[in-house]
Amino acid sequence: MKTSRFTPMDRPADHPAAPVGRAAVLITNLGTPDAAEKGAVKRYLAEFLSDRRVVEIPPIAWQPILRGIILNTRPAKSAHAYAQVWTEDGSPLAAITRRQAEALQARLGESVKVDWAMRYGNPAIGEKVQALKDAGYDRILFAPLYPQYSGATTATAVDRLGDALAKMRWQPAIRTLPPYHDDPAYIEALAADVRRQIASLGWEPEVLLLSYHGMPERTLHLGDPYHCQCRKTSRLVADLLGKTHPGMRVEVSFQSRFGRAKWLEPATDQVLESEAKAGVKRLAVVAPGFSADCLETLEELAMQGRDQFTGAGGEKFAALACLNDSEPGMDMLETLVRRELMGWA
Ligand SMILES: C=CC1=C(C)c2cc3[nH]c(cc4nc(cc5[nH]c(cc1n2)c(C)c5CCC(=O)O)C(CCC(=O)O)=C4C)c(C)c3C=C
Ligand SMILES: [Fe+2]
Ligand SMILES: [Fe+2]
Repeated sequence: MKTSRFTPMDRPADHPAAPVGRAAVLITNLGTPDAAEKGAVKRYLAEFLSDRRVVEIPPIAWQPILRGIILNTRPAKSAHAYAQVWTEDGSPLAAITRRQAEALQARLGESVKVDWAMRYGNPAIGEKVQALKDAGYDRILFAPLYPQYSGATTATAVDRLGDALAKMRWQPAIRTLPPYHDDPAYIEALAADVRRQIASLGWEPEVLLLSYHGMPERTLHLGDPYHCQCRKTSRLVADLLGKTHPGMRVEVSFQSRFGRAKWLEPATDQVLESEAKAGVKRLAVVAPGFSADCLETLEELAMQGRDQFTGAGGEKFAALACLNDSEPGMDMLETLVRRELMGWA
């Protein structure tokens, strides 16, 4: 274990059981239902879509729509989609996040504890932060695994951490992992993993589509950096891939539109269709903004995306895997995390 700055002698006499100082890493992702069935999906969506960072409509106007319409219609449809990607280990997002935590723990060794949590659903951020504190970890590196910052991703995860800290008299010290959309470790991991996956396809894509989760366009005008960070990631990845795949055109799109407002464009489904209609026969799609495969990549991109592309005349389609717990993905995560932990060395 890492040697502590605190020794038993430093403990106040009235805190005989006060813990010894140690560092932990808590990786987090969005969250997912506990089961691929209507009730569990409804509970998850109620929490997720009540977050004012996600739906920026005043609750007095939004909650009647959410409770009266969306939570009565969407859970059944979404549960059906989840059932198509569910695994023996449960939801892919949770299973992969757990594997990332285990792989990171193996790489960092005993000196640092690694755990994982979710912003919505289980395991909850508050529970994990409290458990780490109770176990004596007094420095926590909080790492939301979103390469691109947005209010609806990184900020709301940090808000949740703040809620947990607000309940503590004696708080752990905190660092948060900054967004890493242009970090060479991330860009190089993406390029390496895309090259490896393309090499195993047996065919060369004419177009590589980089599909990011969408956001209401209004958030861009309000100053959310998400859109610009997605664009920058894309430019940097395209520059690297251009060196080895000069004939492959790289395009960008935004998926998973929700609600009636205008979302970031172009929309992934429309690009898949228009590329096929314009005569592109071979296309691969990858989702650089997702650190782990999930409903949005496995069902929406890999299944619906294939139908959209081939239905419009495309012939060969591949949805590439996210970085997940692959070697390039874990090399990147280890680099990002070690850099932050250095501040506590
Ligand atoms: C990676 C970044 C994400 C952003 C940005 C984001 C914004 C965002 N999402 C919704 C609504 C839904 N998203 C849903 C699933 C979902 N979203 C992300 C990530 C981002 N969302 C992930 C990783 C997932 C998959 C979760 C899983 O369990 O696998 C869903 C639920 C599924 C469904 O019913 O379609 C909704 C709803 C909004 C409104 C939003 C913008 C602010
Ligand atoms: Fe989402
Ligand atoms: Fe932008």
